Amino acid sequence: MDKVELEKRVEELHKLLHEYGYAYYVLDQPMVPDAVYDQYLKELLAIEADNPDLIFPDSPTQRVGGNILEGFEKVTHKTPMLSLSNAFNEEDLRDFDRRVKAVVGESVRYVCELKIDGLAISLTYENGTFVLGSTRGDGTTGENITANLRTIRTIPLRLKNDISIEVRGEAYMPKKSFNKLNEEREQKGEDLFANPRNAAAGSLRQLDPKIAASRNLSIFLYSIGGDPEQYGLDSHSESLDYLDEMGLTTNKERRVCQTIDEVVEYVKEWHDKRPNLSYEIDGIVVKVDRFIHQQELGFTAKSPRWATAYKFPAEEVVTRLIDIELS
Ligand SMILES: NC(=O)c1cnc(OC2CCCC2)nc1N
Repeated sequence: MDKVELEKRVEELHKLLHEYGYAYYVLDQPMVPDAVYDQYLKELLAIEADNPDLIFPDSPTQRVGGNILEGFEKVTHKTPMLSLSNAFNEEDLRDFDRRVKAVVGESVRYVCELKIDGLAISLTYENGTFVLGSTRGDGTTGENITANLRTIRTIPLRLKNDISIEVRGEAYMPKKSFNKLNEEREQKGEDLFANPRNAAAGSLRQLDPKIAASRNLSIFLYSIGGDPEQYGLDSHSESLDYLDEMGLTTNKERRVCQTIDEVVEYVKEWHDKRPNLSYEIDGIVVKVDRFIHQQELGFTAKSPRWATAYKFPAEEVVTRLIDIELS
């Protein structure tokens, strides 16, 4: 093939492999057998080996970088990554609802989301390509962990549309991966991770992307950084649907609630269903849905007045002690 035909073939292979990767990792619905995916990947690797000028950052072959980093650069977030106020019981939720209604009136609508117990991160895409990933850090300055985030298969290297956007979410380690990792570490006499959140944070702080790639991390995205209205979105629930359309992964258990009673219902439901989830959550995030209402409510020094986090008590851990008592 001549150069032009090669470029066309590379573009075709990118498109195919991104589509198959999305179906496999994000939708959990493989479109082709693994052997077919591997064959296309091998073809792309061969073309890239003979034509290094055809290796692009969003190529599916560039997920796991080669070199080990010296350290992490600092990244200043364009808009601060805020923390959440807490609610500990139903009364706190109803107080939150009263405070919100005092400002925006009775027509307020909420979005409830599972509060993923992981590491808050930010992803920046320019013209559809993933260019920068960072930790929340202190909310203003985080660490550049792009190389490690690229290894997370549910983070697309290229969006469905060539938009420039910054999105925020939670990187996490599924419970199964956490248990398997600790079993392996116990075999090797290494220290164990206390919980999946620490394991995810420890994995993303590795300087060698190959280690992060081996930890089976995933991600749920839950907000757009900067001004979401620039994408013609009027509410938080719309923005989450928009992220889905762009090929980004959001958590599908979210629910729009018309009243605080429905919010309380959702909290009770997920308090009971929490042990069946394949990942850890430490509560429920309740957000005012319409952006005009969020703007009217504004922020305190460190967190939005239009959101709160209902915290679940720490999940009961069945310890060996109980086993001994029962035996
Ligand atoms: N851990 C979570 O799952 C989570 C955390 N934070 C937020 O929203 C914050 C972000 C900006 C103001 C509200 N949503 C979430 N789902």
